[in-house]
Parts: sequence; C-alpha cells; structure tokens
Amino acid sequence: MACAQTGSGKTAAFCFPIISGIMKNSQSDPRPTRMPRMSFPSALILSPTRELSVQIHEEAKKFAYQTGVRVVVAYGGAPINLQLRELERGVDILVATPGRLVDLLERARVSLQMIRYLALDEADRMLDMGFEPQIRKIVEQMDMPPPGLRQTLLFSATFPKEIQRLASDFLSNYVFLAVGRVGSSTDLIVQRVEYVLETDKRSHLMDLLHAQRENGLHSRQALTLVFVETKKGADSLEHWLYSNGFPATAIHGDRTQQEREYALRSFKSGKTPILVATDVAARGLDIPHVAHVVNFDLPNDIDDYVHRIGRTGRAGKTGLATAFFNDNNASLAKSLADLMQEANQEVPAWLSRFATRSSSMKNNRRGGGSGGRFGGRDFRRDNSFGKGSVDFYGGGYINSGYGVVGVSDGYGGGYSSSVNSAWD
Ligand SMILES: Nc1ncnc2c1ncn2[C@@H]1O[C@H](COP(=O)(O)OP(=O)(O)OP(=O)(O)O)[C@@H](O)[C@H]1O
Repeated sequence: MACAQTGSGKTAAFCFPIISGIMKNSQSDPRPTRMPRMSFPSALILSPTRELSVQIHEEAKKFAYQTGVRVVVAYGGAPINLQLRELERGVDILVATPGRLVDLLERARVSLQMIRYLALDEADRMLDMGFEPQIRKIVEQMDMPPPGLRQTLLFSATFPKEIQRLASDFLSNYVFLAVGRVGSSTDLIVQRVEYVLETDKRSHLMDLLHAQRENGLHSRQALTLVFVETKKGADSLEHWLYSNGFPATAIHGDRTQQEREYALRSFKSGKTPILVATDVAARGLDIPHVAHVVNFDLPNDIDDYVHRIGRTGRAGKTGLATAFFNDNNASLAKSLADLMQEANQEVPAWLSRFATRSSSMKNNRRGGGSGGRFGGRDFRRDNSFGKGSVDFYGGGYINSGYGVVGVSDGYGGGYSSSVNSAWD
C-alpha cells in the first residue's frame, strides 16, 4: 500500500515493477489454449475513471515499449467490440474501470486466473464512488489467485483509515509505504483561499481570469482548471464563461464519453484554456501546463481538495490553487487550515478563526478527522483497531529513512525535504 503526493509519479512506481515482473516470468506462465476467445492477462490495473484508465494505458504502453509486454485498456462508455478485438490480440497488462471489467468477465471474455499483479490506483476513490461490490466481485469472487499468489498494490495520495481496513481484505502481510505525510499536499503548489459570497463567485472568477490574461497567463502554456460541485453548475459556468469571452469547455459525468474525451483534448491542446469540471477530473489526471486550479465550489472532504489542487504542481513544477470559501464551507475550515499550514502556506487570519470555531464541531474529514493527523498513517499502528496485536506488523513496514526505497530528489529539488517517516 503506497501513498505519495499528487504528481510525484505513482503511475511509474507501479507500472515498472509489473512490467519487469512479467518480463522475468514470461516463459514460465503458459496461457491456457483451450479457450481462444478468452484473454488471460498477468496484471490488472483498476482505476476509478475512464479518463484515468486511458492515461495509465498510455503511460504503461510507453514504459513497455519494445519489451513485448502488451497493454490493453477497457472502460465504459466506449464501444466494447473494439476493446474485445484488442483483447483477442493478446494482453499482458489490462487497465480497466471496474464496471466494464465486470461486463467482460460476465461475457467470459477475460479470465483472471493468470493474474500475478493487481494494482488499484486511487483505491479510496473507487470505494467512494460505490465500486466496492464490483471490486469485491473482481478480486474475491471470480477466478483471481488469492493474496499471496498474486501481488496486490494500492496507490493513492490519500488513504483514509476506513479504506485501509477494507483494503486489508485484499492484501496479506503488506508493506505500508508513505512518502511525505499521508494526505498532505505538495508545497510546490501555492494555495490561496479567498472569502467569496456565493453570489459573487462568478464576478470574482472573472476578475481572476482578467488578471491572468493581463499577466499573460492565459494561453496554452497556462491552463486553468475550475472545479464546481454539480454537473449542472459545470454546464452553466462553461456557457457563462464562453459568452464572456473566455473559451471554456466542461467535463462531467452526464456528458457522453466522446464529449468528455473531446473536452479533455481541447483543454490539453490549449484550444479552450479553461476547463470547468466536477470531481470526475479530480483524480490522477496528468495534464501538462495546468498553472491554476480554482475551487469555485470547495468539496466537502479535504482529501478531494488535495487531489483537485494536485492537478497542478506536478513533476517538480510549481502551480497555483485558489479556493473560494464562504460560510457554506465552514466544516472544511479546520482541515483546510491544517493542510495549508502543513504545506507552509499562508493561512488567512479569518480562516484560522473559522477553524477555531468549527474545531469543536465534528470534523468532516474521513478517517476520524482530528484523530490521526490527515489520517496520516498505517491504521495497523492504531491500537484501537482490533486487538492492536503485534501480529499486524508481521508483514513489515518501512518506517523511516526511506533508504530502502531509494527516494531521490529526482525533480531537481522540492521533494527531498518532504520525505519523512510515515509515522511522524
Ligand atoms: N522520475 C521522473 N522524472 C520526471 N518526471 C517524472 C518522473 N516520474 C514521473 N514523472 C512525471 O510526473 C508526472 C506525474 O506522474 P503521475 O501522473 O504518475 O503522478 P501521480 O503520483 O500518480 O499523481 P496523482 O496522485 O495526481 O495521480 C507525469 O507527467 C510523469 O510522466
């Protein structure tokens, strides 16, 4: 189970060992030949959104270049026939969203009996999105080898305790590895919080965009991602921006997959340098040149905030995140102020006052809020879980130094300072 900050390169961290493992064992794992139309991948990578699956597929293909390891993607909202054809041509690593994979399993077009590696990317989000029944079906009720015979990897920038408990069903004797504090944001992102009344949000956004334009920060080299709470809100803000001279596009779950992919392409290319999005775009998406993330509507959960702002400040680059805060977000004040302080950001005095006022109320953060700071550790360290038996540590964990994992300052500064013990 591995936790590292957004944009730090988790995709490569789980892809390379999988590709390497498959290359080493390619001779020793002959595929059953009786069922020619059924595919037998050796590795399965599950991710919560279609766009993220597409991105992981593209990355994994690059990493597997000229290795002979074949990577195929399967996700909902796209024609299944094309995906079936790709699968029939052979697959070593299958990247999939849970719903489409269940479909393929039920059609008996994919068998999991040869799986040696199972990676769950953004595992907590998949469970949040209600994929737990599908994931349990895939992992526990089909023909996948049990933990011990397969290697299971869970990756995210946040790991609420509840998810750790559930995930432990899929893992045996596991290593919990954290780079930096679990759930923290990178200090490469400058975070700003502004008090903006609901009725003033649009004009405030307009001011920001005008200022950006005047500073030359409105181009294909400086994209702006604006998060809103609802799909309707996304449509409406997109139209409003467009009619006010700011080329924008939108992505949310009510758009067809074709529209979603078109919007993403148009944004990435800078044709529409503003993307209005719901949380469907909050996780994992690696879009170069996102210079500014605006939380037009703040999420209810601080983990979601961490992932959203993490669309900027990636791979050692810096970024800016602006949040519009008002009384409706009071329940987030404490965790937001704590998170900002943790990332060495300036916390406005008014936000600290909000935080003090709301700290006596129940914190909204999953994982017990004020209990473990940022839910920030391996839950097996928590004596309140089970008997707190020492056996929970039997599998070993990497608890300091990171000499073992060789975390290096690969981005020319910026990361080494955040490499701490997971238990601090
Ligand atoms: N060692 C490296 N050197 C330079 N760039 C890297 C390295 N590893 C990864 N990257 C780049 O960093 C970017 C972020 O990587 P990736 O998308 O895997 O982040 P992540 O940790 O999965 O983030 P998130 O939590 O948002 O999903 C990608 O563009 C990737 O190509």
